Amino acid sequence: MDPKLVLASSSPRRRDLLARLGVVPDRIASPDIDENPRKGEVPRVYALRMAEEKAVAVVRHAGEIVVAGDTTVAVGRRILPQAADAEMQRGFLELLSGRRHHVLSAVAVIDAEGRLRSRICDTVVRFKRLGEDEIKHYVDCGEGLGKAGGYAIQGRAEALIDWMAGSHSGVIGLPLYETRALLRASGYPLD
Ligand SMILES: Cc1cn([C@H]2C[C@H](O)[C@@H](COP(=O)(O)OP(=O)(O)OP(=O)(O)O)O2)c(=O)[nH]c1=O
Repeated sequence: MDPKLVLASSSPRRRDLLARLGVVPDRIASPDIDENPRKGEVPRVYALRMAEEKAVAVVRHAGEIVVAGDTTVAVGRRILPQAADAEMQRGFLELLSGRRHHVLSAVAVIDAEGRLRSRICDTVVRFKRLGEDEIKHYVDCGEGLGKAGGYAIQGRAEALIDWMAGSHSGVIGLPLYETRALLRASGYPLD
C-alpha cells in the first residue's frame, strides 16, 4: 500500500506548492515549535533546523511520510522574521530596497522508517530601489503580512523584483526540485 503523506505546515502556500507536484497530502498537521533563532545562528543553519524540527514535531503514524518546510529571509546574517504588522513590513522593505538578499528555503522529509532527510535551497533576490510611494502602496495592499521578510513574490512583490537567481517556488515556501527529490528518496511514489 502506498505510504500516507503528512504535510507538517499551517501554510496554505505549501499545500498549493505540493499540488504542483501532483501531490495531495493525506493529512495536514500544524507544527508547534520555538521559532526563535539561537544566539549567533546563521540563516541557513536556522532554516534547516526549523524544517527538521517541524517535521519531527508532528505525530507520525506507522507507514506515514512527513514533509515540512521553512523559508527564511536573510540580509547578511540578519534573519527577517514574518512581518507582524505594517510598521515591521515597512522597515523590512526599506532594508531590502535596492539590494540583494538571500531566501533560504529548507525542506525536511521523514520516511516511513523514521529516517530524516533534508535539503536547503538558497535563492538570491534583489528588489529595485523602492520609492516611499512604492513601499506605502505595497504595505497598504497587505499581502506581505505574515510572510517572511514582509513580501510575497507570488503576489505584487514580483513586479518590484528586478533580479533573482535560484528557485521561485523556494522563495514562496517549498523548493519543488528539492522536495520532489526528497519525496522520491523517501519512498513516496512520485513520477
Ligand atoms: C519570502 C516569502 C515568504 N512567504 C511565506 C511562506 C511561509 O508561509 C512564510 C514563511 O514562514 P515559515 O515559518 O516558513 O512558514 P509558516 O509559519 O507560514 O508555516 P509553517 O511554519 O506552519 O510551515 O512566508 C511567501 O508566501 N512568499 C514569499 O515570497
